[in-house]
Amino acid sequence: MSGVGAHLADRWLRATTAGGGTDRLSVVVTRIPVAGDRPYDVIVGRGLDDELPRLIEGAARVAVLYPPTLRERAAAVAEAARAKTVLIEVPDAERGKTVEVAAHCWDELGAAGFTRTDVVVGVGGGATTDLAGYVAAAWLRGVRWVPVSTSVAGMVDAAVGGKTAVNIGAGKNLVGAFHPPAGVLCDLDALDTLPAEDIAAGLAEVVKGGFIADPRILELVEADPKAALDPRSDVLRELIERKIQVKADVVGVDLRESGLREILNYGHTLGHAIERREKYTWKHGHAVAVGMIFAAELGRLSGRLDEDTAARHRRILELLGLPTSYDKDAWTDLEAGMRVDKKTRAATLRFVVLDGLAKPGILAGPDDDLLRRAYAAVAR
Ligand SMILES: NC(=O)c1ccc[n+]([C@@H]2O[C@H](COP(=O)([O-])OP(=O)(O)OC[C@H]3O[C@@H](n4cnc5c(N)ncnc54)[C@H](O)[C@@H]3O)[C@@H](O)[C@H]2O)c1
Ligand SMILES: O=C(O)C(=O)C[C@@H](O)[C@H](O)[C@H](O)COP(=O)(O)O
Ligand SMILES: [Zn+2]
Repeated sequence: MSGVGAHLADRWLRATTAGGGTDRLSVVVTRIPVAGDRPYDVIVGRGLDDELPRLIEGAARVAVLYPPTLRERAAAVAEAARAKTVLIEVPDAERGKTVEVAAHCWDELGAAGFTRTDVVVGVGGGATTDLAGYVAAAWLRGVRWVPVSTSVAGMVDAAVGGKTAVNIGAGKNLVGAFHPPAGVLCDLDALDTLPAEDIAAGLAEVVKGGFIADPRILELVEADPKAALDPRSDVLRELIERKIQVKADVVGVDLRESGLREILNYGHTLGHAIERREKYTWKHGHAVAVGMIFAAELGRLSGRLDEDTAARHRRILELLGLPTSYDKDAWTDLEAGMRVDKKTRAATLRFVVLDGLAKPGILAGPDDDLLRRAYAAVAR
């Protein structure tokens, strides 16, 4: 499973030296192609609303799903669409990622007479775009959709790759579909209003990309964590683009997670179990941060990952102010939660671990003692 992202080191260098310097970066638009049956671009830049009409071409109607925090932004997107729009406000964050909210959206599409040429647009963070994508995937068995991503986690991960889903009591993202978007808009201006805690949470997914595929990400965070957290910095932009490239490289060859795509689940087996136990009130990135420390420990204790790389996980996540521990009494619940992970096969739990930096692999069926010892590293 190694080698993903090997060409990444030079891509950013080429892009940034083409015109030179920070001023150029504030106006430049980067297009990161995602391969597949229906290829599309992830577009990163500032002031991107003019890109929308091309992505929704041919649509008579556009439904714009958004949470209350992004009401104004959604109105601007609706205006930019230059089509008949249906604005659908949905509950914020994970509260919007439910079957009931999706059903409400389908009722609204029905009332508006949405047809197969119409388009669903999700304006918001990963929770809202996951919901919007699923609403689009199921409506008339699949209509076009466009995520207008407004959070770091959304831009670098959720909006890219076509995994759409809602949560149910039994587990995170258990109901969903693979339904790639027509294109992805990552307007960096949106990050100006994103709470600092959500910037950090999104960086957990960026750090994940560093450990599984692009170590330059880790160097950038270590060199200047303050800049990594600054929504106006070139460092954050570079981190975002690098992580999008990691994701594009993977989902472009394995949309349906038949193999390689599993590496993007690094830290998620325990992470999702924590989210389930917390009834989806924990930030996804926080849960994934704890989950990555656990996964690093699994790698180390099973003799696959060296001590330094394992320790580097905690150091980097702490630099970003991310959580690195969880309830010491939670193990029984978490073990049960991990059994519904989508990587599980029959009774065999499977984890993404590292065989070294940027060398992800699978650990299948670790024994209970190993799991408990790895959990001891995060238990508090
Ligand atoms: N589909 C995938 O491949 C994939 C990948 C990664 C994460 N996810 C999912 O994405 C979600 C996590 O993403 P997230 O952290 O963006 O969650 P989120 O959508 O809940 O957003 C976090 C918070 O930030 C607010 N917000 C978002 N953009 C804002 C902005 N520009 N200004 C002010 N507030 C803003 C939201 O209203 C919310 O309160 C989880 O549900 C996770 O499962 C999916
Ligand atoms: O895109 C993927 O594949 C991922 O695993 C990315 C994860 O960051 C993301 O949280 C995803 O939603 C998890 O998918 P799931 O299939 O484990 O629910
Ligand atoms: Zn994730």
